[in-house]
Amino acid sequence: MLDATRPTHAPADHPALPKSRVGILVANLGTPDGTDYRSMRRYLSEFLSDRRVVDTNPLIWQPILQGIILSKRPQKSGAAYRSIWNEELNESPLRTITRAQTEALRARFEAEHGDAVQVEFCMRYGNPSTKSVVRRMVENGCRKILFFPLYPQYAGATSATANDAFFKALSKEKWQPTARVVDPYFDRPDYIEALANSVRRAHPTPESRPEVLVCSYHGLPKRYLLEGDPYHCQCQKTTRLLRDALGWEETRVVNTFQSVFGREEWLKPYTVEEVARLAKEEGTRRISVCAPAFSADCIETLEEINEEIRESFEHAGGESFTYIPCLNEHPEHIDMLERVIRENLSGWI
Ligand SMILES: C=CC1=C(C)c2cc3[nH]c(cc4nc(cc5[nH]c(cc1n2)c(C)c5CCC(=O)O)C(CCC(=O)O)=C4C)c(C)c3C=C
Ligand SMILES: [Fe+2]
Ligand SMILES: [Fe+2]
Repeated sequence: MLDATRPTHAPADHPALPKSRVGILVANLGTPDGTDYRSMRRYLSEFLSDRRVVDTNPLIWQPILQGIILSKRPQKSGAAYRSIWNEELNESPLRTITRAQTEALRARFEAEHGDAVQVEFCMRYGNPSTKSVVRRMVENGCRKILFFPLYPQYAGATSATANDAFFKALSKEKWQPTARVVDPYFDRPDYIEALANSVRRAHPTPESRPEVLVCSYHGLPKRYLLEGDPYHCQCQKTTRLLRDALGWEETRVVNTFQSVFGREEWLKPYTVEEVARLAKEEGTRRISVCAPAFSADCIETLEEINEEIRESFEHAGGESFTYIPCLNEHPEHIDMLERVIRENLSGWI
């Protein structure tokens, strides 16, 4: 506990109270602790048992998940994670990048506010868990916490479940801090500009531009859209604003969805099919793919896009495939996140 003191009125057994602080807690999806079968199974079981992610009745879903899916998927996903694993830190890139983003934000807030502000990160699934980080922040005197799920577009399966975990963690606290939650930021001009600049960095001259820029978003069952989830519309809007910012013609920037899971229909077009169609049916030879729904590179971008989807395009006759990295810890991204945080801290610091 940081700088805890016992109040002057206190009896001898009164607990010491830490100095009051403002907490900033950024959250991302999650990560297995290792690529072995047991770590992968634990992670996937926690993830796929979340009813915000798979909303099938658990009486039907759990036997399928525990008996069928988790007998094979941990090996398959473990192999995919191994191909992108950060061996030096023994962790997934998502955790490495989320930590780097947090450290960059911490440096900026601490430079101005010292230890009156505490900046931390947590994961919805796996470690560091939301519950453990909230506990530590409260112990350190965070009487106010701003919770920031790092998803530009809202989805029940991401933003809402991260918020649920945060509020659940707060529900365990005797002295619950005051809480605020940050909105999705899919149409913020500074987010769009940061995305546009990432495309410009990859293609600095008109000649180096691709014939088509594919904006590939993580998918979702189509039924979730029909039942009221706004993710689909927010993705379309991000793509439209990015196209406007780049000033490219309409047909040159397309919106697709990746990472289909299970038998149900997901949001379409599927990236893996669309890139093959572009090569085969449209004769497109040069494409670039960016992933605006991911604030950090992860298995879905480094392995699925840059390996599987690349292969699909090349196999169908495509010649040049450029993957444009996520905004990660680029200073322009950190500037944008810092601005979002400052706006949401209004009146707190
Ligand atoms: C089964 C249903 C899934 C839904 C619905 C879903 C939505 C969703 N996910 C992200 C972001 C990420 N997903 C990631 C990994 C991942 N996603 C699913 C399944 C669903 N996601 C699985 C099973 C996995 C694990 C990998 C695998 O086995 O294929 C990740 C990467 C995590 C990492 O450590 O790298 C992210 C990020 C969004 C944005 C979203 C809905 C909008
Ligand atoms: Fe996912
Ligand atoms: Fe829509």
